[in-house]
Amino acid sequence: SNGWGYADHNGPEKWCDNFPIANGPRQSPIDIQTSGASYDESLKALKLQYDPSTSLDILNNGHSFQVTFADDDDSSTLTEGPISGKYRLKQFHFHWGASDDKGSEHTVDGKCYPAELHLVHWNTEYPSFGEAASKPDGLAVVGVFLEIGADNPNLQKLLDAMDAIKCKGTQTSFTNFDPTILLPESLDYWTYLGSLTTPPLHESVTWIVCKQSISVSSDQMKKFRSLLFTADDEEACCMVNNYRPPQPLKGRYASARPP
Ligand SMILES: CCN[C@H]1CN(CCOC)S(=O)(=O)c2sc(S(N)(=O)=O)cc21
Ligand SMILES: [Zn+2]
Repeated sequence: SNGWGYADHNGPEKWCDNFPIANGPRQSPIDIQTSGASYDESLKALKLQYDPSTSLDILNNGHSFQVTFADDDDSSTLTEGPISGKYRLKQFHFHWGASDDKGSEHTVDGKCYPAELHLVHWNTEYPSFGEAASKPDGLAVVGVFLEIGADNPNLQKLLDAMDAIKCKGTQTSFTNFDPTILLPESLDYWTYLGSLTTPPLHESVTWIVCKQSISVSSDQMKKFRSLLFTADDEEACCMVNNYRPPQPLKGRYASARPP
């Protein structure tokens, strides 16, 4: 069928056919080898300032579900951390597995998590998100691992909205949501230069992966897996395993702020 996905016929091993950058020098995700990570004195603490009034809607785009934000001013921004300048929040989305033993994109010393949250920001040095998305310093994505534990009440609004976006191409209003509640208490992070983890796989992302995870219960993960990759007029296919596996480091390593 047309278009990329996560099945055998159109999944990560096939993306290079239409997106040759898939075999490029700074592809994501990667396995973060904590022993190889280096301390970088120049790294600052992350500064995330989000305004809940910028959240607009929640969408099933056939690859994941995402919450999209108004980005016509500097209301919701990422500054400091490993980046220079100011980046605006555009959207956040998740990747997850068919079972609790897989689902994250980044891994830590080979450990997978059941899911991974990505908060996507674009460099206001460029006139628009679309312009920034393909520039080497165009995007900054904050990644947060989800770990199986207690029910996470901060996910509840997202889970409740899923009934309205079951099929590809459906969306519903999702206002007054503050993504800050999805962040772990510590914003210590690893950082490295990488790419989008889905086509078009632009090598435009400064990755900022939080060391601390947030919790999600097994029951809550089942709700993620009730979404569909498919539209309502297609044969239903559960939205699971929408993750790209770790890519070759090609001489890269992650950095972290000294303790
Ligand atoms: C399903 C399509 N996903 C991508 C859509 N966009 C890129 C193209 O836009 C012009 S994007 O910048 O919103 C991102 S960030 C992102 S990840 N997993 O690396 O955080 C994937 C995508
Ligand atoms: Zn992602």
